[in-house]
Amino acid sequence: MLVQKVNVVGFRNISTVAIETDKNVNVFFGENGSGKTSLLESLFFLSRAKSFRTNKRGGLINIEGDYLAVAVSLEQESKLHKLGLDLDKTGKSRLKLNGDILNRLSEGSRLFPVQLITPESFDVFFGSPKARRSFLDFGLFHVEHEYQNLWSNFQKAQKQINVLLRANKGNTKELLFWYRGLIEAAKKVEFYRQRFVTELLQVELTELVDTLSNDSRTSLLESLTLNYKTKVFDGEVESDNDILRQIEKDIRYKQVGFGPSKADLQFVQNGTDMTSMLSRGQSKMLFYLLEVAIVKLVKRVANKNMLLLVDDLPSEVDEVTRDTMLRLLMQSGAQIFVTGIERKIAKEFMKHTNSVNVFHVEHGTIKPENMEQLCP
Ligand SMILES: Nc1ncnc2c1ncn2[C@@H]1O[C@H](COP(=O)(O)OP(=O)(O)OP(=O)(O)O)[C@@H](O)[C@H]1O
Repeated sequence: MLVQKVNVVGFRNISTVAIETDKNVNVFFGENGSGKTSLLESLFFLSRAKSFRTNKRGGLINIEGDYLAVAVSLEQESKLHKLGLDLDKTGKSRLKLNGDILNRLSEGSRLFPVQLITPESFDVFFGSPKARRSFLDFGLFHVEHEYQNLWSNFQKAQKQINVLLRANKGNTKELLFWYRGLIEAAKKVEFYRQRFVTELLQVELTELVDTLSNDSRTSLLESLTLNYKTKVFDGEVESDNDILRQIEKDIRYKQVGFGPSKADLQFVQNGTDMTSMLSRGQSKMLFYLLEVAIVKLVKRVANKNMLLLVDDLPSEVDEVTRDTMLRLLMQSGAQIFVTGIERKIAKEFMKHTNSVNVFHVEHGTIKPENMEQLCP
């Protein structure tokens, strides 16, 4: 089990919520604007210290209140914890674990890994590579202890250089020094990402695809290969000339032109990038497969439980595809919080498990439903 209790105060239209949750599936249903997404957003905020809907954190605080607070009682690595995060109108935020204040807001994520699926998630295949890189980095952050440090070393070096390039400052000797550090840092990040894709994610994904029934809807996903494509530094690190050539190029474009920030995750079948061939339904299925693969491998490699937030199960997919998606969610082993307009989605999950809690969301309040209400 991951989350046992959830308490939310003053988050968007939610004034006060205190609920006990099921270890498997928790269904939150209610009409448009009732507060379903806000509940999921509050849990995402606790895990990542940011929202998935806005960069303006102040807008998360209830319009009539001065602060918000989100807390969960959760089990992770066989221990019980109480994790909470608050935010006040001045922008001050505190993350607390078992009563102690933690220095870094990102520490919540390590103990409370949360992944999110929304109707917009599927754009990850069609939008900029940044979202695909973040997807990889989320997995790496949880399975490779040293990755976060390597990644922030790389980012620091790149930021420093980009400032110099943009301002057209920095003499050659200074830039050479920074570039040497950057190339080393980039190599390490690339090594971890490459290994994560080929040795972990690919294996998990292939296993999942093999469990799908052989049918025309999923044939495009058969023999799917993940390809981590990156722009490596093209030369010898030992050679000043090679680095200087790169610097000259980067000065023209005013930014570092190689390394992990230029990388992408590609989906290849028979040597061809298949993303442009995916139908909407197929892209939804592929996204579910990737999410479930990440959940499974974080459990297998790091022995961590994850919470999957599913905002609106995909509509506009046929019955078989929707059922396959539900099956995949159950197969993930994650705890699931799912929203929908009607209570009938609870029944869809009950075909796969008896372990379902149902909550009615109305004007920012959340009340558990009992069996009689669910099956009159
Ligand atoms: N800071 C805030 N203070 C008070 N209410 C807010 C705040 N921010 C948003 N709201 C309101 O909260 C309500 C809940 O929105 P939310 O997106 O959670 O609804 P939902 O149940 O997911 O709806 P839908 O089914 O349409 O996606 C909306 O009516 C919105 O206008």
